[in-house]
Amino acid sequence: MVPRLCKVGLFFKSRKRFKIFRSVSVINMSSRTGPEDTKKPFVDKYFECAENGNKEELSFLLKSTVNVDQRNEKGWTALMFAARHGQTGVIETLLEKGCDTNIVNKTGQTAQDIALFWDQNLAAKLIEAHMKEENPDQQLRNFFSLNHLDRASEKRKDKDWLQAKISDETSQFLLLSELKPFVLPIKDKTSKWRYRLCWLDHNKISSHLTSDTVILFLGIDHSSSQSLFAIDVSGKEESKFKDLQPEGSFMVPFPGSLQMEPSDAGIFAEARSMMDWLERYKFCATCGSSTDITEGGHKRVCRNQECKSNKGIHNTAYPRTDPSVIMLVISADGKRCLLGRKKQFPAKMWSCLAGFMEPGESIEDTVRREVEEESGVKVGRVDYHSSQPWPFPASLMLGTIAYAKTEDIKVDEDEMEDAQWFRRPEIVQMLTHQHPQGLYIPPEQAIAHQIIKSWVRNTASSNL
Ligand SMILES: NC(=O)C1=CN([C@@H]2O[C@H](COP(=O)(O)OP(=O)(O)OC[C@H]3O[C@@H](n4cnc5c(N)ncnc54)[C@H](OP(=O)(O)O)[C@@H]3O)[C@@H](O)[C@H]2O)C=CC1
Ligand SMILES: [Mg+2]
Ligand SMILES: [Mg+2]
Ligand SMILES: [Mg+2]
Ligand SMILES: [Zn+2]
Repeated sequence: MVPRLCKVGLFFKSRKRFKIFRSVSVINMSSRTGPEDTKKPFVDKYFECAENGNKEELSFLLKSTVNVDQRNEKGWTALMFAARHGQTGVIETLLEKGCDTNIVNKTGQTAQDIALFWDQNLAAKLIEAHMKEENPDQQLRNFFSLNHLDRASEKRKDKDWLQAKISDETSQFLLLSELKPFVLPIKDKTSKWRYRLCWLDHNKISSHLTSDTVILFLGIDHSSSQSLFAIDVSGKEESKFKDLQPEGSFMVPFPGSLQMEPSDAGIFAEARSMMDWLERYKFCATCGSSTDITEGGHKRVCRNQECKSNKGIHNTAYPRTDPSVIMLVISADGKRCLLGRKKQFPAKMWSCLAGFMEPGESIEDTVRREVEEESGVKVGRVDYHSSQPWPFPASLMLGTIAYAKTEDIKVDEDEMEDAQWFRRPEIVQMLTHQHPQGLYIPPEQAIAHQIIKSWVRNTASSNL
């Protein structure tokens, strides 16, 4: 029997969750269909239909050949053409087909920006209403942060409740081997995601459970009333688990997890960071004694009754989260932004500067310190943007936009290969993979991409 969660995940629950993510997603996920040139006449026709309001033919093309988010050489999508020309019927059709409203063209405008620019107010309102429906809080939700589970932090303290849930036949288990999640391929070719988590029920995994298997309670999925767990199967022969699900495989998490369906990636972020902590922090950091795992894996308790860690807030045995800042530094004239290359980056990739917070620092001060350390540039005002759990191993990225007070760059050669100011048109080329030297920024799943895209979008009509 296919585990219930797998089925439901694809067709119902994850559809809703997938849509939430789409409201923050951007550009450049290439379609997985045939070669571009053979499709060109159809694509041209598709854009023409969007412009002229030919809903019927557009729907037909979408069914047969064309990807809804197909872009032309200027980065325009069908939604943008329809927005430009106020074709509300086409806009409705495209929105129904799940088009991405947040794609930016090569001048950094979304379809909504285009509608407003050309006074297509009805079109702009339609797109805005759709975006609000998908994301009512109007909050940017970064990849790895779409974990919808109820962590039930009160319930997980109850050992009997937990034990009952572990043996419950509806509960679902995710296998992790050396922190690699057991995943299934997504076969739907129209999906931009390639993997989803493979959930197995208790009957299937019970023979793999021993008294020392680490079982981590992930939370309750209220849409299916199932409790979800992760179990550590490290050290066991990975191929044995193929018997449980022949299409399953253990996926190397980076960069594989960036191709995971976003709500599953959120659950994976919790599972990976927690399992890594449980594996690496076996002994009490205060007195060195052994510890016991409690609260479904969310706490360790020192076995030494006298240990200070057992006394209130001195507890050193809670899971670790390392806050890190990540910032797009804008020049004093507002025309350029500062990007850097760490030595480990792939060739031609540039990103925001980033760094770990130190104890006793505010977010703003960490931004100022790290920017000055890495680039020599002094920063004044710092504005918060959004956050992102980054489970490699347990960072919490705090995204900001920072405003420079100085320009001269002096690169920290220990950490960085280079840091440079870039003008907006070049950033747009890097964002849309059109840079003449092939320079590019991290993919949309990284908060760095989202911060850079926000600046490009917010400066779209400022002629920089
Ligand atoms: N999601 C995104 O878009 C991006 C995420 N990141 C993430 O941001 C985080 C921080 O960026 P990074 O530039 O590496 O940080 P830093 O600029 O602070 O420098 C990295 C150095 O800090 C030291 N370090 C490691 N862990 C900690 C810690 N917990 N507290 C304090 N210092 C530490 C290490 O030194 P030593 O080796 O000497 O121990 C490491 O080499 C990383 O986890 C990185 O993966 C970065 C860019 C983009
Ligand atoms: Mg750094
Ligand atoms: Mg640094
Ligand atoms: Mg640092
Ligand atoms: Zn102790």
